Amino acid sequence: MNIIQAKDYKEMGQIAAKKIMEQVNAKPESVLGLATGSTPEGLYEEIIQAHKDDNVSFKDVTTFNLDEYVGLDKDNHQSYYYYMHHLLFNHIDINGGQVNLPNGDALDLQEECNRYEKAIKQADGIDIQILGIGLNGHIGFNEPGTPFSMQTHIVDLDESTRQANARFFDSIDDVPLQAITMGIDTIMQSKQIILIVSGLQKAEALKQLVNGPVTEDFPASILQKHANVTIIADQDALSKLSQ
Ligand SMILES: O=P(O)(O)OC[C@H]1O[C@](O)(CO)[C@@H](O)[C@@H]1O
Repeated sequence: MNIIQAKDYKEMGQIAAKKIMEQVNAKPESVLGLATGSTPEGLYEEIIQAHKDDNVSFKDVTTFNLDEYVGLDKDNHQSYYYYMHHLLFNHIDINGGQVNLPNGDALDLQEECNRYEKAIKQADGIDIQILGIGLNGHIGFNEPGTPFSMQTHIVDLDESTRQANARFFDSIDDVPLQAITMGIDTIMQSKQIILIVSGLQKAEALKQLVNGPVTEDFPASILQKHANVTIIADQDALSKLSQ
């Protein structure tokens, strides 16, 4: 794994954005895998800035998001659909028809998982997948214990994940119990993966990802087996890794 040290959260976003721009400039019809949560917010600000300042165009880009809560409709401000449009898509020239998120409000959720997995394959796979990491080692919403062989599926969220994400909701009771997520197998088929990590509270998880055993008990550890992973982390997040 290639590890790039950023001095802080802002620089982490800048370095990641530069890699996305290089990809889109080299291949305008790139397929990007995108993540939500607090970590990529700075990256999305940098992308919007580059779109405005450097005229980087996303009109031929296709995107697939990692996950979506079950039961939240698109207008719900806590849905990842809303997050992505609010923080990125509404500010760049991407074609709305080429933006993909799982529909957590679908009547048949299993059918929706199958449809989503198929859509990724039909797009010829993901060129660069952006990932964050949960404190318990989850990537997407693949919680500890998820078989590495899983493709897009419905997941029961860990209580610790619901608590960690409760900050975005009025109360913990409003945090959905389930989500749809790309599986580990889906993520591992991405041609390139960029994992962004920031802050002291993620230092232990990053250490386990890099130095720990590859185990389904810590889903992110599978990244050790991917041929093209770049970790962009700030000094705080890297503080528990040996040189
Ligand atoms: O960036 P955050 O908010 O710490 O979240 C970490 C991870 O958790 C998730 O938000 C899911 O809980 C992922 O999408 C994200 O990568």
